[in-house]
Amino acid sequence: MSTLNADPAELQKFSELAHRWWDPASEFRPLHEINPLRLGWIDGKAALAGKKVLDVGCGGGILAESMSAVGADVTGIDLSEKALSVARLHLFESGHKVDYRLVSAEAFADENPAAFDVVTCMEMLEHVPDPASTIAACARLVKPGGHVFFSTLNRNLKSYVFAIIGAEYVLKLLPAGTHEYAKFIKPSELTRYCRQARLDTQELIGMSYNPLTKVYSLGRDTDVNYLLHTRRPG
Ligand SMILES: C[S@@+](CC[C@H](N)C(=O)[O-])C[C@H]1O[C@@H](n2cnc3c(N)ncnc32)[C@H](O)[C@@H]1O
Repeated sequence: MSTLNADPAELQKFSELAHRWWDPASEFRPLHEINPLRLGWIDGKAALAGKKVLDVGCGGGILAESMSAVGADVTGIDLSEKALSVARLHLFESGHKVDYRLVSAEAFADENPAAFDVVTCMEMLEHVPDPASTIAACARLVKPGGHVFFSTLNRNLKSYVFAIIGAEYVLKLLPAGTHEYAKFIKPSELTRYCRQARLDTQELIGMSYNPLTKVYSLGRDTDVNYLLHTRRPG
C-alpha cells in the first residue's frame, strides 16, 4: 500500500484555522482577494459553465464555490476534515452546489480516471511532501484535451522576503509559519513535473501584490506567486 502524500502538520494547521475560512478579514483574506483574479483567468481559458470541474486541495471552498457560481459542476477534495465541514456548511449560506469529498488526489485518481474537463490545484502543492505525485494524479483525473491549473510560490530570495518575511512578519497577511521556504517550487520544477505527467504547458503567469495599493494583479512577474495553465493532449 502506498503512503499518503500528506503532511499531518500541514493538515492540522489548516484544520485549526478552518472556522475562519469565510471571514474575509481572517488569515484567509489573501485567498478571498485573489479569487476573482484567478477565477477570471481560469474561466477565460477553460469556459467553466457546464464543465465537470475538480478542485484539488479545495479547503473551505472559496474557489470551488465561485466556479459553481459561474455554472460549473464542481467536486472539491481535501484531506482536512474541518475545512471540508466548513465548506459544506457554507453551501447552506451561499446556495451553491459543490460535492465535497475527504480523499487524496492520488486515491481519487485511481477511482476517477479521465473524469474531469478541468482540474484546479491552487495554493496546495507547497503544502504536500511530494508535489510531483499530486501533479501526476491531476493529470490522470483530467480528460484528454482537458485543462489543469496550478498555482504556487516560487523559490528564490525575493519570494523568501515577500512571501515569508513580508506577508507573515511585516504585513501580517498570514500567520507566522504558514509557509515553509524549502517547499516552494520554481516554475522550472513545476513545468518539469507537468512534462513528466504528460501535461503540456500553455501559459505561466505571475500574480503580484502591491502593498501600497493593497491590490493583486496578474502579469509577467513570476518571482513570488505564479499560476500555470496546462492541458492533457487530446
Ligand atoms: C492554502 S489552502 C488553499 C485552499 C484552496 N485551494 C484555495 O486556493 O482557496 C491549502 C489547502 O490544501 C490542503 N491540503 C494540504 N495538504 C493536502 C493533501 N495532501 N491533500 C489534499 N489537500 C491538502 C489543506 O487542507 C488546505 O485546505
